[in-house]
Amino acid sequence: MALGASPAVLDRLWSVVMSRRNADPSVSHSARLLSRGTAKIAQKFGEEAVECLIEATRGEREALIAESADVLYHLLVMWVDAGVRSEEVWAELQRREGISGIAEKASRVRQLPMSFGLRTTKIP
Ligand SMILES: N=c1c2ncn([C@@H]3O[C@H](COP(=O)(O)OP(=O)(O)OP(=O)(O)O)[C@@H](O)[C@H]3O)c2ncn1[C@@H]1O[C@H](COP(=O)(O)O)[C@@H](O)[C@H]1O
Repeated sequence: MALGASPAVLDRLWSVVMSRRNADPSVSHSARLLSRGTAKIAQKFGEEAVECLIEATRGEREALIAESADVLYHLLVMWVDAGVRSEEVWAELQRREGISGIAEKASRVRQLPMSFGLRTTKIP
């Protein structure tokens, strides 16, 4: 692993992918992917996510690291396609800091359709 590597690489990568929006698809993989549209971008993200979970379940640590990088790259392409800035996701993660996932889930409620009399109830 490169010494000094930090998550700041994600912001740099997001900026690079942003800069590729109007680049030549024959020289930039990001430009090629972005030119193929949202459905293809989402499909590629899904494929990479599945490859990642396969390596996780196989216990292949090095392959999991490589596949995780693929997932993050394709996630960033999906954000750029959707007009989402990386800092907006960091802000959402920061907002959740210190909120227990268990407590958040317990407080979650779901609105049922009209046929259920508009009751607000928690789905188990
Ligand atoms: N991190 C990545 C990265 N990870 C994976 N990939 C590419 O993603 C592609 C995945 O290959 P696949 O065969 O699965 O996908 P595909 O070629 O679309 O094939 P199909 O599914 O359509 O058949 C490969 O070409 C990988 O090289 C990446 N391409 C680029 N980056 C980063 O993005 C930056 C900008 O890249 P360009 O946009 O190519 O300049 C680079 O400097 C890197 O930092």
